[in-house]
Amino acid sequence: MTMINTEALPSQETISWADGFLLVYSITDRQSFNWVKRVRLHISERKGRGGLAGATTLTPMPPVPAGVGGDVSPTFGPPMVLLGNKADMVHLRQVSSEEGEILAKDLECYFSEVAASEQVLQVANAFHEVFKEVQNVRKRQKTSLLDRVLGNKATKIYVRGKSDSALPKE
Ligand SMILES: Nc1nc2c(ncn2[C@@H]2O[C@H](COP(=O)(O)OP(=O)(O)OP(=O)(O)O)[C@@H](O)[C@H]2O)c(=O)[nH]1
Repeated sequence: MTMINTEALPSQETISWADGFLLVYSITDRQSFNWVKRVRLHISERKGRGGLAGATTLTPMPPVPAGVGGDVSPTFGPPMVLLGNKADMVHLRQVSSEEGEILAKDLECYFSEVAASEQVLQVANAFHEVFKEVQNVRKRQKTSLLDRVLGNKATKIYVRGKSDSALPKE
């Protein structure tokens, strides 16, 4: 695990190495939320489709067309989880829960607000969500690789087997 706690964007090396990303901002600090949005774009533009393949081979995303808000389809992006920290400090809140939810929807990722200083389990759960998402991507990649190698034969065999069993046994 690498922790990046700086204003600098993550390096190409870090992005290539990482299987997934836990993006954390503070609900009391709008700049940190803006930074997370910048980092997310930075990662999506550099981590190729399927995300995990980029662990060793990096496939750059196509350039972002102008005028579409600079977003890259999250469906093909690397696994991400969004976390709003310092949820106990609502009196100093600068980023609403809705804004976090909207960004998470855009990223198609898990989102939660936590108070890291007192909610250890919730923080652990966020890491678990990253892990689950990484596993999901790996499964999807394995399936698509099998499809490519077998040319969808696996599916055909399954369908035939199903209709066979539906035939009367005489
Ligand atoms: N109340 C509260 N304080 C927190 C929480 N998480 C971290 N802190 C406190 O925020 C301060 C900064 O935490 P650090 O771990 O140094 O994090 P940082 O990224 O340097 O954060 P900032 O200094 O806030 O930019 C410390 O005093 C922490 O105890 C939280 O969920 N709630």
